[in-house]
Amino acid sequence: MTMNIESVTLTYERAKGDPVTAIRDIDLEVRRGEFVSLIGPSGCGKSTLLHCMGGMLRPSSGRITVDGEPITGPKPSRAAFVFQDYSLFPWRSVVDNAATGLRFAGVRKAERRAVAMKQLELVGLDHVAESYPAELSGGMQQRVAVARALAMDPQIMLMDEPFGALDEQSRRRIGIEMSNVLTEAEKTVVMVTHSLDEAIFWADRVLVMGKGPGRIVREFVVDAPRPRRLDFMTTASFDTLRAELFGLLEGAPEEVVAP
Ligand SMILES: Nc1ncnc2c1ncn2[C@@H]1O[C@H](COP(=O)(O)OP(=O)(O)OP(=O)(O)O)[C@@H](O)[C@H]1O
Repeated sequence: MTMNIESVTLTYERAKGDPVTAIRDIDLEVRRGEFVSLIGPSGCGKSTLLHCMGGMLRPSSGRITVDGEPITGPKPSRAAFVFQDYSLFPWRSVVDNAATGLRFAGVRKAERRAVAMKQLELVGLDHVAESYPAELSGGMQQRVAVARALAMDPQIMLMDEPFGALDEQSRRRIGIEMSNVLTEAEKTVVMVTHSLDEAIFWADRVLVMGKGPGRIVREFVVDAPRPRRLDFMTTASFDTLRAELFGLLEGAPEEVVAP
């Protein structure tokens, strides 16, 4: 699977006020099994780009293809989302929540439960399969959302600040666990995050977007095999990259000229 984003521009037309061009002329290729993180200042168009990749928004110009086939709308077997708010159904058990996508896809009950259970095992939550979301911590709920996305076996997973609602320690711990699960499952992932540590730790490539309107201004390769261990965060190469990203974001990325 290769996703190609070619000269994609998206302009929001507004009922009141001028149109807003959120992203302009984005070119990007995402290859099978790759983990790409997307960072940039608030409002630079990260979520917009992710929604275009998922087929939920249609580019105003340019095109997005998967293995040469244009994306014309959302398709669960192609792209699954994990958002910051867990978006679980409170009245459904954990296993039923994990099976939600399969249910909408028309998979029969016994089969979808079996698939969902397998994914819950992967994220370490099979022991709470019959519990309800309210009985779980925020971190556990977000792991259910990851299991639900994995259950669809999508070609690409699109994650928007998936652990942004968690406290720092849980976010790091669960983030590391989940990045390892996704690596073992050989998933192709694009993740938007505001955490530089997360952006580097998870990814093969970190893309930095700048504003005015949103473009990709820099790309960094994280040259370390995955899955990674926590102590990767204490290495000199991690530090150097982090400092560079920090400088770029705390400067004015909109003024950075694309190479
Ligand atoms: N539905 C919409 N209608 C009009 N403008 C929109 C809409 N959604 C987003 N925008 C505008 O498009 C730009 C990009 O928004 P987007 O949410 O993609 O940025 P972001 O980088 O994900 O931001 P954040 O990091 O704060 O979540 C912003 O200027 C925003 O105000």
